[in-house]
Amino acid sequence: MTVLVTGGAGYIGSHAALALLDAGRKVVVLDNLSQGHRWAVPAGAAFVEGDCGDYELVRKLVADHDVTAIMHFAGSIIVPESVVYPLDYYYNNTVNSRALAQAAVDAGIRHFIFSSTAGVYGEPAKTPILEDFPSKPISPYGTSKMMTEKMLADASVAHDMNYVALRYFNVAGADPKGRAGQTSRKATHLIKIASQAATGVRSHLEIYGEDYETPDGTCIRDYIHVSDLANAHVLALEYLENGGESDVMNCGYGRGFSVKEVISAVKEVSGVDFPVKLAERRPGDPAALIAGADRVREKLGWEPKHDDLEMIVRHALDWEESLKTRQVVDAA
Ligand SMILES: NC(=O)c1ccc[n+]([C@@H]2O[C@H](COP(=O)([O-])OP(=O)(O)OC[C@H]3O[C@@H](n4cnc5c(N)ncnc54)[C@H](O)[C@@H]3O)[C@@H](O)[C@H]2O)c1
Ligand SMILES: O=c1ccn([C@@H]2O[C@H](COP(=O)(O)OP(=O)(O)O[C@H]3O[C@H](CO)[C@H](O)[C@H](O)[C@H]3O)[C@@H](O)[C@H]2O)c(=O)[nH]1
Repeated sequence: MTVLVTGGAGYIGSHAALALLDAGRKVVVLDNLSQGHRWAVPAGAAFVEGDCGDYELVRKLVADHDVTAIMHFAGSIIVPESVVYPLDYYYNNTVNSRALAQAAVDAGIRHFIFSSTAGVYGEPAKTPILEDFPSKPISPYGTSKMMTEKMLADASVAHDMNYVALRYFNVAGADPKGRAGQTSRKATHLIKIASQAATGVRSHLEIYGEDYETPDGTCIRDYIHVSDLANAHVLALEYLENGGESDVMNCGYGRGFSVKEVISAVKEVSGVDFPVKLAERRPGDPAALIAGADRVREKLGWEPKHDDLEMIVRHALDWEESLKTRQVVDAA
């Protein structure tokens, strides 16, 4: 009765592995370490270095570790990079997920939880965004995730495997106990970058456009604490094990903050007035993305504990400081 966590050496997967271990589950992490770090895998989890698209490897580790469910975090995650290298993204996110799903079905795995994204909605006509809004991604990244969602939907009808695709909004923060955090070698996320600016890892931060149709002109996003998100995965697993029907669920808090509000919070919490420059809009950034987040609460009984921007920022800053002692250099 072990949970296979692909991508468990990365940011969100390492938090999910911790949440599973905290809930008394056995965990085996499969990660090719293309982005993740071996040290980020929680001590209580088994680790296999390899590719989630390696069918034979997955079959072997499922048998060796008595795996009964899969949480699939492994993937490539940078939206602008996916525009430049679309085929790489379709390979890593879609082709490898197909191989993993095939191995899961062939091995008789009954439950599958997939890391999807608000990026599947593209530029929605309105917010909050509900799960039944059309999937119209505007980047290869979003399309690569949407295709995997569709594969899982079809496979779950044909085979004895139920699934939940969790569509994350903007994931941020770090484990409150300091056991895990974001250590991307190619950080692009706002709170991570602002935390790096506040701790001196970066010289400054750029705001990508302040001429959006929002109250202060900067983009609004629904920032969700990574530990609340990890907990949603544990609840999704229980839901599937109890016979819950396959579904997609938004993961956010249902409220948003602008880029300027986030920067103010990071300056306030850190006490550092780091330099901020105005830059051009980043292509493909919708003005506002806020989750309609009732379904995950109603169906999973999810009750977030960290719905507080200052707390999210505090945990992100604490993690950034701790990385200095680990001597992990990952600034651009
Ligand atoms: N971070 C976000 O804000 C966000 C938002 C929406 C969705 N997601 C999704 O959540 C998942 C995890 O994202 P993250 O932020 O933790 O990213 P991350 O880069 O920190 O973690 C991804 C992990 O997957 C591993 N990996 C990549 N390709 C692999 C492969 N083929 N086989 C085995 N391991 C592989 C990497 O080494 C890394 O450890 C991704 O699928 C991402 O698309 C993330
Ligand atoms: O240095 C920076 C970094 C970001 N931003 C702005 O901050 C906002 C948030 O940007 P992030 O890069 O932190 O996050 P995104 O909203 O672009 O994307 C994230 O959230 C999406 C859903 O909302 C998807 O899940 C996607 O996978 C995930 O990367 C955007 O307006 C962006 O332009 C800046 O102004 N400066």
